[in-house]
This record gives sequence, C-alpha cells and structure tokens, in this order.
Amino acid sequence: MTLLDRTSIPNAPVAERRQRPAEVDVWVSQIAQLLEPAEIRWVDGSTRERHELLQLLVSTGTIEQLNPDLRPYSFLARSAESDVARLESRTFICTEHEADAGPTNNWREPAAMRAELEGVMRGAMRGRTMYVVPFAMGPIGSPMARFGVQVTDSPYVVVSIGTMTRMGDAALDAIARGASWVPAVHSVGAPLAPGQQDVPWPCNDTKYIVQFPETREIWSYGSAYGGNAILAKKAYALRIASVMARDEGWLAEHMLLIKVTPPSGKSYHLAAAFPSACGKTNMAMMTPSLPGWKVETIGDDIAWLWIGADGRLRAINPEAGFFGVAPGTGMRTNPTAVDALWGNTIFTNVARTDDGDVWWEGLTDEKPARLTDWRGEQWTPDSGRPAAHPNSRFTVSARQCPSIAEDWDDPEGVVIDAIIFGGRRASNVPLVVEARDWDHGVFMGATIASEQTAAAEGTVGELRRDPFAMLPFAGYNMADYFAHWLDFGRRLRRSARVPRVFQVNWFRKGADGSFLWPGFGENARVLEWMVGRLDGQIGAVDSPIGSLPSDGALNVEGLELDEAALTELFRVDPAAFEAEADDIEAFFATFGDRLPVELSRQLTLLRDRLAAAQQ
Ligand SMILES: Nc1nc2c(ncn2[C@@H]2O[C@H](COP(=O)(O)OP(=O)(O)OP(=O)(O)O)[C@@H](O)[C@H]2O)c(=O)[nH]1
Ligand SMILES: O=C([O-])CC(=O)C(=O)O
Ligand SMILES: [Mn+2]
Repeated sequence: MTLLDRTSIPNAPVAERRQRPAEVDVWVSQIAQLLEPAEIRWVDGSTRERHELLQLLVSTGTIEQLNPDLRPYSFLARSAESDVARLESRTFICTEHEADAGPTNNWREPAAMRAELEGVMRGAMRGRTMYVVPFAMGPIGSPMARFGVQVTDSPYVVVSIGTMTRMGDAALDAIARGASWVPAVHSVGAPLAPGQQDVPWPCNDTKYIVQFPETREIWSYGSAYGGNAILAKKAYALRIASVMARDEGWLAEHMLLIKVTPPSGKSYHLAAAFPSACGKTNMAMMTPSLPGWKVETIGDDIAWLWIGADGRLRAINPEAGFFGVAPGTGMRTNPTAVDALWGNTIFTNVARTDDGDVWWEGLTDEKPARLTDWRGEQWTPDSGRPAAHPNSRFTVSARQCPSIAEDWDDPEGVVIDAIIFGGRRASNVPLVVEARDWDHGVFMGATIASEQTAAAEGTVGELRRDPFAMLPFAGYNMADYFAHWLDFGRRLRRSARVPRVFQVNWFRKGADGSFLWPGFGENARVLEWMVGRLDGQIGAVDSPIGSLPSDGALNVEGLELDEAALTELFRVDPAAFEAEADDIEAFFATFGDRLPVELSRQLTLLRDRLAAAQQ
C-alpha cells in the first residue's frame, strides 16, 4: 500500500455509488485531511463486503477462522492484552460548563479536548484504509430511529458494527433523504509507515473515548475493544442519545427488553437496567424454569423509551445484535445464547480448543484437558489462570437468537408494563422489592449500588453507586437525569397507566460466600411474582425499603432452598440500611443543589421508615 500525501487524499479513489449525502461527503473529506488515510472506502453493508472484510482480517491475523464443521462461519479474535474492556478513566464528556457533565463524569473543556484530539488524530490513519460506516439505531422507518456515520481504520470494528446495527446503504439513504446524523471518528491510533509490518491487533497505549453532547459528536482513539470502538453502542445509543432524550422528552437507557408470557397467555413487556456484566443478556434470553412460562427477547443491553400517542410507555431496542459476556454462558445457565452462537459469530478473547472450537469458563462443567488461552498460550486446568478473559465476548446477530420475539423490531416499539433495576450485591439488598410508586422507583434507580465487574477497568468486587446502571453512560449531569425521570413520571401519570417499578438482586451471598439464589431460569419465579403484582393478584408486605413478597407469595416449589437461605434472601437489616442511607446522602451531596428535592424527600422517608421499624 502506498502512502498518499495529504493533498491527494480528497481525490483518493472511492467506489462509485448512488446518492451520497453532500454533508457526509464534505465531513469525510475534512476528517480524511486530518487522519491522512491511504484509502477511503464507503461501507455498503452487503454480505459480500462482510465476507471480504472477514477474509482480510484472517489474512492480517486479527481473527482466525474456527473449525467450520463445529462452528460454521465463525471467528476468534485475540485482542492486545491492554485492550480488553471499556476504559472509564479515559471516557470524557465535553460540555462548555463542567456542571453540565456533572460530578459522575470525566469532564474536559471542549476546545482544550479538541486541541488534544487533533494532536493525536493527525496522521493517525497513515498507511491504513478509512472505512466510512453509515448506520441506523432502531428500525429504519421507526419514529425513534436515529442515524450516524462512523469512520474507522479497523475492519474488525466495521464487521462488529455490521452485526450490532443496521449498517450501510439503507442508513445512508435515510440520511440522504434528510435524517440528521451523528458523526463519530474512530482510529486505533497505529499509523503504518511505508513497508511497515502490521500487528494482529493494532491499538495505542494512549486512549480516548470522547463525547461532545452539545454538538452531538463522538471521537475515539487508541482502542478497538467493543464499548470503546463500536461507537453506535455505548457512546451514541447511551451517552449522546441520553442528551437527545433529555432535550426531546424521551429516555435512552442501559436496559434489556423482554416479553413475558405466563400460562394464562396474556403477555407483558418488561425493561430492566443492570450494570455491565450483571445479568442483562442472561435475563433477556431466560429459559424459565416454570412450566408454561415463556420469555422472549427484544433487546439485551440498550432500550429507547418514549410516551406513545396512546400515552403508554413504549420502547425499542436500537441495536441489531448482541455483544455478550462469554464466561458463565453455558447450557445450564443460558442455553438460548449457546444455541444462538452455533455459527456466524465473532468471539473475542475466549479460549480455543485443539479441534478449532471455542471454550470459556462455564461453557461446560468439565474443563477441556488442553486449550489455547485468550492470549494464545498453551493452557491446562492446572495453569491456575482463566482460559478465557473474564470480559471475553461474543458478537452475534439478534435474528440468530432462538428466543427473539416476533415484534422485536416493531417500529412502534412495545408497551412497557414494568421497569426493573438491579445490581450485584453480596449483602443487604433482597431478591426482589417493589417500589411504592414511580417517584420511589426513581429513588431506587438513583441509588443502585453494584460490585464492579470485569466489563471496565478497576477493582473487580468494589462496591460503587451506579445510578440506573448508567454511571459510565449518562451524557449529562446525573442530577438532571434524575429530574428527567421524575418529570417523565409526571407526564405518564397525566395520560395513562404508570408502569410499576421493581428492584432485584440475583447475587446475594450466604456466609460461605456462595450465591443464595440459583438465578438464571429460576429468576422466572421472581417474574411470576411481578406479573402477579401487575395483575393485583398476589400478596406483598410492606418493608422500610418497599414491598416484599408476602409469606408464600414467591413460588419456591421444587427448589432446593432451605428456610434459612430464603429468610436471608429477603432479610432487610435496618441498621445496614441506616448505613446505606448515610452513603446515599453522601452520594446525593455530590450533586449539590442540582439534586431534585424529591430525591432528598425520598431519603428522609426511607430514614423515617427505618426508624419506625427499629422501635
Ligand atoms: N449467579 C448468577 N449469575 C448470573 C445471573 N445472571 C447472569 N449471571 C452471570 O453474570 C455475568 C454477566 O451476565 P450478563 O447477562 O452477560 O450481563 P450483562 O448485564 O448483559 O453484561 P454487559 O453485556 O456487560 O452489559 C455472567 O457471567 C453470567 O453468567 C444470575 O441470575 N445469577
Ligand atoms: O460496551 C461494552 O464494551 C460491553 C458492554 O456491553 C458493557 O460494558 O456494558
Ligand atoms: Mn450483555
């Protein structure tokens, strides 16, 4: 490949195509002048193009093809060791005023960040192809669909966007017809000198994931890992979209969407927000343990919610694929995901078997005698280290999921009956609690705490407040985000039924450190109680933190769960919650007077109820 000098870039040969929106064209040539790619290629989203890109990735050693007899048309990528998860410390929200980013975000002054980015981005694509990737979030034709164009020098990122979004000509045509679009610039930050040999996973030790919410722009540098590089996902569909949602009166949330059908045949739609690696994909694909129950998948990570013309809360999944955590995904825990991964899947940082298939901790109970681990090294069960990276992932199309709901891509979305918040809590938080009303539900969401997982850098296990599971994803001041949710409730109350709000915790542990609740398919028992509550047919008892299942209301028939474990699962320790309330107060104080008064009031009410319970 020859290195082109800067002046020749705008004339770089590009394939002829039909209608290319002038605005996108101009932007692409401006970006090309900065990034100086050797070549520009517009991505059309065709199967043939995907095939070509996969072949290219095999030839550069970025991916290897798995055994087609065992895993048809599937590939394994091994990332650089430093590029395995989202980097929250390098994720920035750049607003004119620091207060608009709020205390939970890394803020940078936009002009200063632009100058910094220009420094690293100049010439960043030398010797590489710049792919221009138009994409749609949400079904094209939906009133909720939103568009974007990402440029990237990573073909791995292009094929990933191809699975995760509606990518290519259809999106570009919508932009040509006048739809607004968000520009997103991505470079792995590894320019190639003439003749320089490429590495399998180019990236840079310096990384940036930058959002400019006020001008709706995204810039990412140095990483090819999912959440840092597939900018349609967390950067757009959550960080930028949450700001659009604030301004336009809807919600962009870190939520799964499911359709639940009990034996009665009447269906319900639920949305649930859990932090990264806390069970969204698993719940979205749940195989209920209860006979006659059915759970169908609509989305596993992101939901956009709005109030429909009928006044009901509606939601779409803006994505088109799943970027799921591999470890822990097995026939006992999530057989639906295992089935979905039969082929056409890209695996990243899992282990490889000798016969060219994949393996990760939890795929099978028995560990293979020999593997090639995620770093490419020989591995045996005695190696004393995990074979797959704890944040290893699969990338697979939603259409391939056997539990996908028929209406998963309905442009009008589905009507939401209940909202669930959850986190990973070894203690304190009961298996399930129901909020007293919407505002109490907002308080629950705002005060979710969860133990950190391997999905981002940091100390795994450390407890932190992760309001609405949006801590790393809200594109604006979290206090204003709380206010937006409270306001949303007021609008729902005016027009129609307000969804119920619940909190769950699948992760409470006993004294021996093991999970008290079997989880996964058995979580259907919790759904059964929720549905009973929606129908007003099942009992609840009041507690200081909300309504708990009354005696016998949670169906534990046939479970190996002793009385002590069941008691512990629902134990609300007022003293522990007093401490929790103090911690919440300190967390709320970080927002100063921007915190909605209603949340301080909810905290006071909680303390009053805790005090009453101890009398
Ligand atoms: N004990 C227990 N573990 C669970 C349960 N549900 C999920 N897990 C485990 O939690 C980990 C993460 O689960 P996922 O469903 O992938 O989490 P996620 O919220 O989709 O994560 P992201 O894709 O990072 O946002 C996996 O190792 C699962 O096996 C459960 O009900 N009980
Ligand atoms: O975005 C990613 O890298 C993966 C993911 O779903 C998360 O971390 O929540
Ligand atoms: Mn997931």
